Amino acid sequence: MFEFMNDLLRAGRHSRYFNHTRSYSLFSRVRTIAWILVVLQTAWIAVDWLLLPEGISSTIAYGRITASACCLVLALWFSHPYRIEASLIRLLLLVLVLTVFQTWSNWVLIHAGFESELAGYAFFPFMIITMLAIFPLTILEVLGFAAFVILVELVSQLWNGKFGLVSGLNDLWLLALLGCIAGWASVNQLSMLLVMHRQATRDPLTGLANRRQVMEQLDSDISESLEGGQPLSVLLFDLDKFKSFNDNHGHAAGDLVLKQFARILKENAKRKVDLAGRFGGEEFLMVLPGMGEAEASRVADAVRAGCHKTSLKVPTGEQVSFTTSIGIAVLGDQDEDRTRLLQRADEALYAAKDGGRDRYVVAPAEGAIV
Ligand SMILES: Nc1nc2c(ncn2[C@@H]2O[C@H](COP(=O)(O)OP(=O)(O)OP(=O)(O)O)[C@@H](O)[C@H]2O)c(=O)[nH]1
Repeated sequence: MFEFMNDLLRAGRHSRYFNHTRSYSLFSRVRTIAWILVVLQTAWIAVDWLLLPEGISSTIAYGRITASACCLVLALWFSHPYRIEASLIRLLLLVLVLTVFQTWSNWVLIHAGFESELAGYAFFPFMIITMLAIFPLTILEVLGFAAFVILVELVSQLWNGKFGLVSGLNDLWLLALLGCIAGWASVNQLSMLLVMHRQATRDPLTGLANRRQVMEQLDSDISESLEGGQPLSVLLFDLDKFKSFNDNHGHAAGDLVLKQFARILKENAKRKVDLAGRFGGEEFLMVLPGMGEAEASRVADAVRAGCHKTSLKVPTGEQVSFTTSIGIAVLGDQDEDRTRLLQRADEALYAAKDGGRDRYVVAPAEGAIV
């Protein structure tokens, strides 16, 4: 529960796979809003012409066209949809464009002797803060965006002498209230996204990534490693004599071992880029981007040592221990894909089983003669 609350508060602990999902959601919503604003901002020029004298309406029209052009750039920005930093920056730019336009148009109108309550202008800060409701944001992100909008309103009230008046205080109060409601909706979206993401990508017994996620992530890690010329290792684990373990101690004891083994894997998948997953049954996989044979072998040894140190009390009251065999394959040349890499890891795993179990074997490099 505490971990989940922490995940709602800040993004620091979010996995990069979840960041991809959230980033894409932010990215597509910013794009939709940006397109809507391109159309609305441009169309509102006609309303300005009806409501304002010609000199001011044409000045405002230039501002609207500039704001629409900025929104168009945001709508057409297609690069890095899966990078959470890029998506948050796009959202920040959208809020900035709208805030700058609002502050500037208010200034123009007030200097021309108009009240800011003019149709289509007074609602701007409220629209910006309410817009936050459609984005899945952490509590800290919501606070940051809402504080920015309220601060801009505060400064513009001080500037145009509205601060301290009942109407100014009302606006600030309403903004804060809408900020709380929109923020709540926004954090709720994040919470739903987290729950759905976990259900779709985690193995229910062990809490590790499930096979589907491991496969998807392995594909993208392989492409990144090949592009960047970086090594990548996969470790395939299989618990030893697990069938007879189940037969001797019962399925419930077997489940306890699987959970404990998952804990050991998590402890050893130390970096944020490392992925530990359940491949199926009593088979597990670890993906270690950036690691070559020597480092991957050290991780394999650490996992074996973790198993040796573990002694579990099972429902029958017995103390039990377990071991694992490991096949390691290091990504080869440009032609190697996920299937071939996993096949080599599997062959190495079989060699470890044949060699007596409780050991690791590194697959010969792709193309090597054995
Ligand atoms: N308790 C439990 N057992 C499982 C689960 N999934 C698979 N198994 C068991 O894992 C066992 C797999 O055994 P095998 O692959 O035949 O081989 P092994 O006995 O581990 O022998 P080696 O792999 O040769 O060391 C089977 O008995 C499955 O029933 C699970 O979720 N819980």
